[in-house]
Amino acid sequence: MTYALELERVSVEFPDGDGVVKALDDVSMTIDRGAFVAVTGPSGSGKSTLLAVAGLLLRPTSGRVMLAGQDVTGSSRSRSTDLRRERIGFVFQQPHLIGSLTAMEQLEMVARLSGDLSAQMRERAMHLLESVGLEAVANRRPAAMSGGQRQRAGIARALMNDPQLLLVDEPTSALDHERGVEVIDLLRGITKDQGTGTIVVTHDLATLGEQDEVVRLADGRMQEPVFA
Ligand SMILES: Nc1ncnc2c1ncn2[C@@H]1O[C@H](COP(=O)(O)OP(=O)(O)OP(=O)(O)O)[C@@H](O)[C@H]1O
Repeated sequence: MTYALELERVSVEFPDGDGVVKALDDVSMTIDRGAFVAVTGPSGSGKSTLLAVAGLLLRPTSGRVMLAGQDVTGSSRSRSTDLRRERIGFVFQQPHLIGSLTAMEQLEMVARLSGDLSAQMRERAMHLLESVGLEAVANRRPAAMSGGQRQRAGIARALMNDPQLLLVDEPTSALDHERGVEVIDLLRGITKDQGTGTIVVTHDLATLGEQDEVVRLADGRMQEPVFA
């Protein structure tokens, strides 16, 4: 059984004056396919750094990163870009949708960028919009969507490449509590249905469910896992 993601004794150091700051300090974690893990911790505790390492945007100073059982720690920039495009989905705090494109076109754009805007990919886009509850607004541009709908469009877009790993950064920070809970429920459902390994960085513990695994970071170190 391979994990969607394994971090093995990962440390990340940044230069800081004469010394270094350890943004991550000997962090090990495994994310199963179909596992939903929330990562929380105070400002500066290393959450963004963890997502950057998991998303192959930043090489750790030491330790190993394994994606679907494959050691990808030393991957070149272009290999990392390919791996991201093929295997990883990102959902950001703000969905960064393109103002001139409809919800459907935002998803089609992903297929177009991978050189595969086939009828099958168009169907996939529509299916994903349906699965996030956006079929009624598929032809609307972002300006005519609510904040929650825009975040859902961003989530659907992140799933276009059928990722094994879904990395989500503060998805509820721009939403009210109720919409935030809905977005977390949606991400949990997607994780189960699509079998992604999902990491959600969040400050917003109130949007999580009792069953959710929560990893706490403090000063770059992982605290003992607990449940919400
Ligand atoms: N590019 C960088 N250069 C130098 N130091 C950095 C860099 N990126 C992060 N750090 C430092 O590493 C530590 C962890 O930062 P990180 O951004 O991962 O924390 P965070 O938990 O995501 O914080 P926040 O909740 O405020 O986004 C902090 O001390 C930060 O100042």
